[in-house]
Amino acid sequence: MSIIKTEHLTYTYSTGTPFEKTAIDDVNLEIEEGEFVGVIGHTGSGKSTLIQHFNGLVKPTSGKVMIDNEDIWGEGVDIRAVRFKAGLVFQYPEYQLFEETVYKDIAFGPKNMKLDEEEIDRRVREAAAFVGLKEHHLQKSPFELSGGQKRRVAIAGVLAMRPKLLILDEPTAGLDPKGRDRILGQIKEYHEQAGNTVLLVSHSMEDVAKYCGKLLVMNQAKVYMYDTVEAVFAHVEEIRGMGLAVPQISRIFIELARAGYPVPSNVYTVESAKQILLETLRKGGSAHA
Ligand SMILES: Nc1ncnc2c1ncn2[C@@H]1O[C@H](COP(=O)(O)OP(=O)(O)OP(=O)(O)O)[C@@H](O)[C@H]1O
Repeated sequence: MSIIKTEHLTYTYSTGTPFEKTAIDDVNLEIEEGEFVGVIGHTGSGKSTLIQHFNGLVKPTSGKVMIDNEDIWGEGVDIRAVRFKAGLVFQYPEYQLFEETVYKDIAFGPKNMKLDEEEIDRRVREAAAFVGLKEHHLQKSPFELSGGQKRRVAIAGVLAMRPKLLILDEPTAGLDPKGRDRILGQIKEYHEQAGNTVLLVSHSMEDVAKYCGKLLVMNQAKVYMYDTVEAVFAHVEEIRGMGLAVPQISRIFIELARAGYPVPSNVYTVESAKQILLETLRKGGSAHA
């Protein structure tokens, strides 16, 4: 069953000048429930504009957006209910944090869902613990926290609504590799635990290769490709032509496989490359023994 479907989706920013910018151009897309999708593309290709359509933050200039088989701009649809179902974590957590305490910030969504106090409290504590925030963080001002912690609060605020569709716009920008892995690991866990759909906009090909099952490639306001990581990376030259780089480790294995060496072409991380090389060497060793 599809969780996201678009039909001829087009969005044009009117810039207040005679020049208009078509950021999304006639996009027809279908994403199945339960996928973990990486959204990639060069700067300005339309990634943020596209995903902002999926929780109704942006209204199409023309075309349709269906979430969970419902035309979200159809007559009688409550767009707030769509936003509870499709939670969006903004690129800059500051845009999402405005309450005086971390607790209140995380509680904001569940409160709007009109849940009772007990349920709100349960969800706040659960979401905070899930992203690794400690009890003592809850009464702090979100603005006293570090960049990584602010991101955790922003993510917890969305998770507390338990969205079927979790959309994250570069949630790890500016974090060190350890911080990035921690946050992405938690997102992966949310996806696996609940079987929810996750859309992750990222500039890091390493991250999307490591965490996502499918990739949606945006290029000049259009969806250029939507397929498995392996199928997308097989177009290594085209990808490079779009200013995106297939991770080096994957390129080495793709080229070796193409040259006829008995290695898999779907190797995305240094750890798995290491495992494969060790296994190959071990086998080679025993063959000579
Ligand atoms: N508020 C706006 N007004 C006018 N044009 C805009 C606005 N926001 C984005 N654009 C333009 O729309 C196009 C798509 O922008 P968008 O931010 O969706 O791309 P992106 O792929 O997310 O880029 P990035 O990787 O830099 O975040 C770009 O050309 C951008 O300049």
